Amino acid sequence: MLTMHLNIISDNKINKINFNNNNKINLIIKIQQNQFQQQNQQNQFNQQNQQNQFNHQNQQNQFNHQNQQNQFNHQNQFNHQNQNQNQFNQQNQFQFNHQNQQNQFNKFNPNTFIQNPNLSFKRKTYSARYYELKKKRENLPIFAHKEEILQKIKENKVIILCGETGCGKTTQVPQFLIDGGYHLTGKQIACTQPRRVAALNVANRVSQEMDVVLGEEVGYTIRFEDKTSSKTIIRYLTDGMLLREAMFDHSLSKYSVIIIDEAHERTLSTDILLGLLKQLINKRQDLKIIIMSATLESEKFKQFFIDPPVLEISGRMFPVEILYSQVPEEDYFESAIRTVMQIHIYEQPGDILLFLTGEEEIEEACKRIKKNASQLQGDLCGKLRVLPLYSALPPDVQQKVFDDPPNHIRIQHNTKREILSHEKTRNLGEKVEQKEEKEKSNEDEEKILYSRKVVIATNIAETSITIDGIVYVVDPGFSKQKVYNPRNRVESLLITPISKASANQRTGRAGRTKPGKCYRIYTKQGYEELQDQNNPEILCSNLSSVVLTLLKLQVEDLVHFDYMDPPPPETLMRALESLNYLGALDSDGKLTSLGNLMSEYPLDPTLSKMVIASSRHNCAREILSLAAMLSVPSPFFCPKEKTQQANDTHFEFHHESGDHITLLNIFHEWKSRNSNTDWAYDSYLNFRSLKNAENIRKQLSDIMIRQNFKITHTSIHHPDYYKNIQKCLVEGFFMQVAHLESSGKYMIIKDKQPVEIHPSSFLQEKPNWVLYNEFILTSKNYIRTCTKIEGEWLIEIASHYYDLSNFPKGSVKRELEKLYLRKAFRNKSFISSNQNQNQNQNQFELKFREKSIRKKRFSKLN
Ligand SMILES: Nc1ncnc2c1ncn2[C@@H]1O[C@H](COP(=O)(O)OP(=O)(O)OP(=O)(O)O)[C@@H](O)[C@H]1O
Repeated sequence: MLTMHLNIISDNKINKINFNNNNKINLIIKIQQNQFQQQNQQNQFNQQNQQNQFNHQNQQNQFNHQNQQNQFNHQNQFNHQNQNQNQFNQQNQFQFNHQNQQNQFNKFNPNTFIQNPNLSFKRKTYSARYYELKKKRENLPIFAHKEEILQKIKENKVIILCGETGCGKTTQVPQFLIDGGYHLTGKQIACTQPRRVAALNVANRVSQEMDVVLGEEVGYTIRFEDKTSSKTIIRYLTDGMLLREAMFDHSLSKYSVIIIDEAHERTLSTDILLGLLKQLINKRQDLKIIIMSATLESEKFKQFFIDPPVLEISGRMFPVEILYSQVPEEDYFESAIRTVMQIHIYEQPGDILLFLTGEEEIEEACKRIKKNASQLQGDLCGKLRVLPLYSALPPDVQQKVFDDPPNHIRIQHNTKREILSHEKTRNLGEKVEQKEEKEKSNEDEEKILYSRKVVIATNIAETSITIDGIVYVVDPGFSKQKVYNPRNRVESLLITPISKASANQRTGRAGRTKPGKCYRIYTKQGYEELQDQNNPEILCSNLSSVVLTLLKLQVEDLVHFDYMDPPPPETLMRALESLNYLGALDSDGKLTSLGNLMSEYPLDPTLSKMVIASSRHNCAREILSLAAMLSVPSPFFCPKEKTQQANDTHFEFHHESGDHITLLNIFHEWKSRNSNTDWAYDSYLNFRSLKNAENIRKQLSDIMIRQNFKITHTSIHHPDYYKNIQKCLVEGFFMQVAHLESSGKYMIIKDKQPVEIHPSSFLQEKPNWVLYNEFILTSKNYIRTCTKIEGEWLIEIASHYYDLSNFPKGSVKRELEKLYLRKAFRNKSFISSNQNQNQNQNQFELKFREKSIRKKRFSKLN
């Protein structure tokens, strides 16, 4: 058992943390005093957030009851912010004047780059679409600043670019850099995005603007998908992928310019990249860095990068009117649905984007809106296409939100088009009556019915993306945010109010291709009370993967790494401790050979440890499939109208040990059907998830083979076939195990947290020991994707973690004592000998691999 001591010597601002694992581990880290203070703040923050969540949930439950009764009777009153329009006009006026002056001084010709053959990316002929898009590009506010941007980047290693949402930063700046010749040295321009959907969407748009095939000159790289080629000069990629590239090429030598877009999001990967890039610009004289966002805390970034120039670009493409609720809404979900329906019935043409917090809320909203719309359709308004957008959806389903909107106008004769203003709006029921009355009195005139799409998204649609046709944004002001409790290692997502930066990004999804309106389902005062910026993810995440990445990047002094916001020491220590238990770090906190191998997998350390161990457990074939299945969105697909049929079909794949082998059964069945799409469809399985898993499996198996691990397997008829797989799961997940108490409830081992098995589990019984993949904190604590294991395997595989000398007292300890005794009796050996087993096992892993390398060499020689 690891113990730790934290000594604070405030005078010289040096702290010491000693990890002590029976004298084996002695890791000393110096940390600064302010980090310790920050930890306390963080703990407070976590506690507060948890508290808020429970309050919120309780309120939510109450409101759900109330609102079900009052649906459509409740009034949505919006406070028209017409002054916004005026402000916009003034601002725009100012901007245009500014632009004109700029143009005069610079004598800027937007076609310069086309005329300069050396610096241009030029084709012989361009399509009509190219010219159409070129016109649009030239009208973007950023276009007038092209020369200025190129000049500033020429003169400086780092620049910060702040410009209104939609002004053209993401799509245009990389193209400006091509015109500036930054690709001519054979290097590429990288533009990072916090989200996959944005990287893909923007790359697609820019390839159209440059009139090239996506994946050739312009491409994208997201986890497990690389759509680039040797021709690529502009690469959009997730920040996580750039970080992975840095692991293998520390100086990111293939890039001449690296753009960190949407830097305000402060994702974990962005923060680490910022620290790395700050080091890198001193090593690489030719490297340029651009930090971009519409809603950036520029002062903080300025200080971090030691005073780079900040370019501010005002003006967005089209105005967006912001409307606030006049009184605080009791239930944002109900209000959001009501607002969408009101827009559909009463507003001018244009599609709607509604932000909700997660998959469940979104699916529920889709169902409700579809139902409401079906009751209205026909005589009141046109068709409404409802589309969900959240990260667990397969990419092709996500892409549907970008499809052209449905035919917008359907004209129905004998009735008159009617649009009521918001001032007249009291409640939907009243409006419908009013409208029907007017329709009757105008029977001879024609009525125009507007069809539209409504996209219901999480905050994955908040930044970077442009969904053509979106005119109305509905923002209830909440999102799910990560919270990490290092004490019990639980990372959870809590529904919390968004920041002002997020609210402004959401507003900015309208006004991109036409003027728009943003309905904020909170008061103006509510907006003022929001915190300015998002919490940096590094302060509220499990850092195991990051620590592994940093060590692989040869950043050994994790504490003194140049973080924009240093992570809480307790979180850092927990990450080090977990990695040490997994065998990835030695007692000095250095990367072991095993850790080095683990870091090469684009997986969480628990999964990579499991994959590596699979070779020794004779189940690599199966574990590769399983790791792939655990890396994709759930394959289960349950159409609302056929839930029972779908559940029955899914049950046919179930295995009595639980969810992991059930997933494996599905994958095997899919492969035995030659990856048949119809079969997946008929089995209510998500074809895309399975296809992605296939692709991911191939990539993981390539890494395993490259690392000289044998892709072992056991015959399905062998009695140990399932046992091997279950034991191998324990290799990675031994810290994620729950025990069945005599009370009939499960308790997480060591942390003593009561949990329940998620209702979606295929486990039919209540085994004594359950290993889980995920901990979900909602109104209850759930563990999801669970498998039955034997207690003996825990002490056999992870005796270093289940070391009783440091184990908390209780029923688990008593059970484990019995198991150790039984084992000692069987082996006629002492318990203490097990304590070295973990290290022996890691040694064994490496010897196993070396043996395999030697064998290969030997066979080559022969
Ligand atoms: N897929 C698309 N379809 C239609 N127009 C698009 C598309 N992508 C971009 N545009 C147009 O290009 C403009 C600039 O988009 P871009 O993403 O470069 O802006 P941005 O300044 O990076 O915005 P944000 O800060 O929101 O990321 C948009 O306002 C829109 O007019």
